[in-house]
Amino acid sequence: MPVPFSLEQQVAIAAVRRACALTTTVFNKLVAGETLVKGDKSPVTVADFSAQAVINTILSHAFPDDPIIGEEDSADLRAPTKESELLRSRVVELADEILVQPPLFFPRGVDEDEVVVGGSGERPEWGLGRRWGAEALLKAIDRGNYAGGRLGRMWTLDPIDGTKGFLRGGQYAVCLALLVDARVELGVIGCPNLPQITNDSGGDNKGALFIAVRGHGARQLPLSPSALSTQVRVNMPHLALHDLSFLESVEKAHAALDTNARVAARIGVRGAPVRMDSQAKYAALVRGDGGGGVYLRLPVAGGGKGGNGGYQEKIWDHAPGSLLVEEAGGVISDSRGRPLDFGLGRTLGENFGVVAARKEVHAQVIEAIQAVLAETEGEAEGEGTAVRTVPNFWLR
Ligand SMILES: Nc1ncnc2c1ncn2[C@@H]1O[C@H](COP(=O)(O)OS(=O)(=O)O)[C@@H](OP(=O)(O)O)[C@H]1O
Ligand SMILES: [Mg+2]
Ligand SMILES: [Mg+2]
Ligand SMILES: [Mg+2]
Repeated sequence: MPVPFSLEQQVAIAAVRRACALTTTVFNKLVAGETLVKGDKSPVTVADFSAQAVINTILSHAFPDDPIIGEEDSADLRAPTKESELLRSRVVELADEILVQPPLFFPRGVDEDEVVVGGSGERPEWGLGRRWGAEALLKAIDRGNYAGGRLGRMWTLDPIDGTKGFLRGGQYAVCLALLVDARVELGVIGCPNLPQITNDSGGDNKGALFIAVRGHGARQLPLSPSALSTQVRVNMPHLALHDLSFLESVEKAHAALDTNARVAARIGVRGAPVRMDSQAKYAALVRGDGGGGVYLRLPVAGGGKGGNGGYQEKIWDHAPGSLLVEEAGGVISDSRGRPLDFGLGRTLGENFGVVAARKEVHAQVIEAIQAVLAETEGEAEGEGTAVRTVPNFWLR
């Protein structure tokens, strides 16, 4: 059966693979001064900028009419300062080193059922095999400035999801998705530090690529391109509740980890939580790594130090991961059980938190979240304190 978006798959796989080659090289050579702190206090490195330049260059040559919603922009690279100039020339050097490599050609990609799928063949007309220089690459980064919306084709790009994880040598992911009329149709996630084999310690096995196409399942293949790479279908395993572990953020400021623990206790989950940066969590979830059967991300209460009350999830942080979950047999929603809405612009707007799991478990988690939040509200009121630990809007 022909798989839809076959060309898009091929382009997205090539783009993510090249970006991952870049980030891996940068990690081994990152020096002081190559990381900035953005306005929202989060880090960004030369690898984030140059990976966005590489992917956007490829996308805008392969699909010139498609807008892109990318996390980064070039403002910090254009400032008239010495630091900015140094950063800019490093970004240009890194991106051009990857783009100049000649296109790889593999005749076809097949999965274990011999279905012809988007393989790893590349074409020169995707902007490959040549250097582009500063102006073109900064422009390519800024092609990611699209505002998003309900209608039409558009790509979401997180050139490094989990920059903090990347910096500490932990998990991170290069994440690309194609949306059509606000529905994710294709998702590709490159995880350079994730072992290809579940629960393997890594070593030579590190580097996995995940692809999901709506209606056509989820697959994994090695991150390194090779003519022999076979795609393996990924299906979320059925795990008993007490065998599950929650998959959650490493950063306390990104998710209410204490509330997660109460939800876990309420439904009888005994396993210790597995903490991992980035959408590598979705990859671990669909493979059942470490017993992880639930992805749980609840907003942290309050807007003060360490709190993220009012934070709106970005669509590039969940678009490919959400399709991966659905195509591997799982369910994904916000913490109230509502579908994630990718049509509101660059953020998920009024969605609060994210929950992903197999259907039966998902329903139990949503129920437990509401019960725990109601309990917490009650406790806060009982203490007569003016400061609530949970914002009211969760309970609406
Ligand atoms: N305040 C706040 N609340 C919630 N989420 C936030 C917040 N700030 C940032 N982010 C986004 O979190 C992305 C990192 O994903 P995770 O939280 O899954 O990983 S981590 O363990 O926190 O690193 C991270 O993605 P990257 O910026 O691509 O690393 C952010 O988009
Ligand atoms: Mg970031
Ligand atoms: Mg991110
Ligand atoms: Mg990022």
